[in-house]
Amino acid sequence: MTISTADLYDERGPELASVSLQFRDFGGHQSFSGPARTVQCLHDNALVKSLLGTPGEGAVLIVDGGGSLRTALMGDMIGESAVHNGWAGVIINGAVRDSVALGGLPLGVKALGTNPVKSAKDGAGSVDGPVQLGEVTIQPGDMVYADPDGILIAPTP
Ligand SMILES: O=C([O-])CC(=O)C(=O)O
Repeated sequence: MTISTADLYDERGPELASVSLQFRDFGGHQSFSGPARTVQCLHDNALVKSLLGTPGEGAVLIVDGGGSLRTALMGDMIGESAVHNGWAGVIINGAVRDSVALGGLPLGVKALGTNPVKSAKDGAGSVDGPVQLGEVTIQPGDMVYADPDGILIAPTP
């Protein structure tokens, strides 16, 4: 089923939070949805890599990279691992690299931009805490609906 966030908003607007930060689509899937998992990290993508190497069961990983574009938090290898492990998508408040290859993967990928510089691999950061995308707070388990118009979050009741 292809998500239309505009139609969803018309049906369920009051229950949904819309992320007004502007992301670009880099993945082969531009419409995707699933329950949120979260990572918070800055210039270090070891936690992103390890989480996307575990079963995603259709989840969308929200990565709070502090909005920094100084290093890429995901590239095509991590993207391929996410596909193999059944993740629906990855939304990164930060940068990706290998953007052309990411476009060939059956995965939703939204990020602010690109940078060929890789991230550290020390494991700094945290997994499955609340993260903030602009004015919207996302908790693990919240439903995420994304398409080229934006990102809607339905909090878990
Ligand atoms: O390993 C990294 O830091 C990101 C990357 O290049 C990839 O996923 O291919």
